[in-house]
Amino acid sequence: MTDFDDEVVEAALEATGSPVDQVRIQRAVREILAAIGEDPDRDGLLETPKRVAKAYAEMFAGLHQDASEVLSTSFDLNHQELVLVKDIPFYSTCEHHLVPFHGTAHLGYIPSEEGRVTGLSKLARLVEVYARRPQVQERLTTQIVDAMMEHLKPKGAIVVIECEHMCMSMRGVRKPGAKTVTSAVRGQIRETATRAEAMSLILGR
Ligand SMILES: Nc1nc2c(ncn2[C@@H]2O[C@H](COP(=O)(O)OP(=O)(O)OP(=O)(O)O)[C@@H](O)[C@H]2O)c(=O)[nH]1
Ligand SMILES: [Zn+2]
Repeated sequence: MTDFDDEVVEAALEATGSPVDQVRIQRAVREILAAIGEDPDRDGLLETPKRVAKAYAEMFAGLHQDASEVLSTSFDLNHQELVLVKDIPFYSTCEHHLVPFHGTAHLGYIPSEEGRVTGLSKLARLVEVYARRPQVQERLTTQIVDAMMEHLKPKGAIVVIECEHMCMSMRGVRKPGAKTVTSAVRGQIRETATRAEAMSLILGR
């Protein structure tokens, strides 16, 4: 079975740099294809276990990444007001059904007394670290806000996430378009006026 050829897998590991065990994924995908009544050896499916293994290595890469690496750079801008990056698009995977949920994340924080801020792109990278794992939306939201608090030491932080869950659209209750909104707020942004300002900036489109 050439799909499980060790050299092929080694090459894929090297290419992705991921410790995700692609050999096991390939075996499992072949098994799933057989279980649904497909022929894993038909032409169109021959490469599928390998493709899925490679895709999973990418989709679950966040399991092997650390927020501290992403948020390690900061600069002194002496800015002590709200910084908000909104409409960060992302894809994650529902841990209940292993199908995607996707939407946008909005991340805001009030820098520490010294006014140290991180690069704006780092906030988008932080979303990826936690989105590329088997997830639920609530945990994704709190993991992001808690990582911001731990690594940026801001006066406060807010994360709002809006998603459509494929497990609610393509199967099960079948309600495409239904959106789930979650939020998590820490520190000074919990105060009513600041929270209202952040929320109106996030949701005012
Ligand atoms: N709270 C929360 N629930 C989620 C998330 N993603 C999926 N779910 C829900 O997880 C639940 C799993 O319910 P179960 O009854 O165990 O599984 P199920 O029979 O497949 O449920 P249905 O989707 O209703 O068919 C469903 O209600 C999903 O809508 C998420 O991010 N957060
Ligand atoms: Zn689901």
